[in-house]
Amino acid sequence: MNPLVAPEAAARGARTALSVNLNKVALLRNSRHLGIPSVTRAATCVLEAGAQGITVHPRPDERHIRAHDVTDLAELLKAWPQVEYNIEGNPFHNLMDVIRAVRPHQATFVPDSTDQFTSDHGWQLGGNSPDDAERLRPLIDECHALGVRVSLFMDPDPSAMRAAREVGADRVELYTETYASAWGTVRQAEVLDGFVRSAEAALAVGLEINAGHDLNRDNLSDFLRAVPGVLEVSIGHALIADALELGYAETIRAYQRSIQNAFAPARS
Ligand SMILES: CC(=O)[C@@H](O)[C@H](O)COP(=O)(O)O
Ligand SMILES: NCC(=O)COP(=O)(O)O
Repeated sequence: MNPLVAPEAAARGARTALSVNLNKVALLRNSRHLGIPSVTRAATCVLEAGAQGITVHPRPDERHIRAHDVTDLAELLKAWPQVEYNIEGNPFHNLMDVIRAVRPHQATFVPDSTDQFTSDHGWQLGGNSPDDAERLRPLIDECHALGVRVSLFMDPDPSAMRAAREVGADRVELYTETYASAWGTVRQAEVLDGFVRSAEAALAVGLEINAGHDLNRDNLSDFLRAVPGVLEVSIGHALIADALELGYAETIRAYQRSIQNAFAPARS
């Protein structure tokens, strides 16, 4: 039973929580100095609509989420005790200071470089970079001491799951870009099978499972139907793009009303 999934939804078979990544709302906001669209208002809207979590990935260059967004959201979420706050980033760069200050429910460690365009790979804990495991271990311990669950962003490689568990992670977030780009092609079944086997390997060593990156409303159902045990998906780019498109008609009606109001007879 996933505690983030409401009993009514669970009764209908839902097992996976939706955490909305608000990076792209901040990206648009940052292109002017007007404070719109508001990240906290976006959070309120998605939570009122039924999302079970909020995700942000504050990058060191603050191209989208800024330090004040992280604390503003933490303040807002005090009024939503059942909602999970997930903060993603590289613990060797800026993430740990954020985690110490905010103590979210979940920290997702992502091995991005400081100027990364977007996340494009998971942790390599053995092989070429054994020291990442040694450097991660005390930071994971520190998160646990702060009461913060740790999820490691991982490629869908079944053989890597044991190392993620041994370094102390509670969860893995399976990096789904390869699935998203294979979805609807002849490669879909083969790529999806790698995720199924990775999830099985993760469950077998006692890890819980999240998933994210380039998931969308077309590719999501096939993924969740096939991959066992996914407790949470974090979705940003496609979801915010959909929110824009699904909102155009209502918005145009509102603007047309404003134009009509300008030419309406004045009230006496
Ligand atoms: C780990 C991951 O996949 C997301 O956090 C994603 O990278 C969001 O970051 P951007 O919104 O900067 O692309
Ligand atoms: N962890 C993945 C995430 O938060 C959102 O990724 P995307 O949907 O913006 O690709």
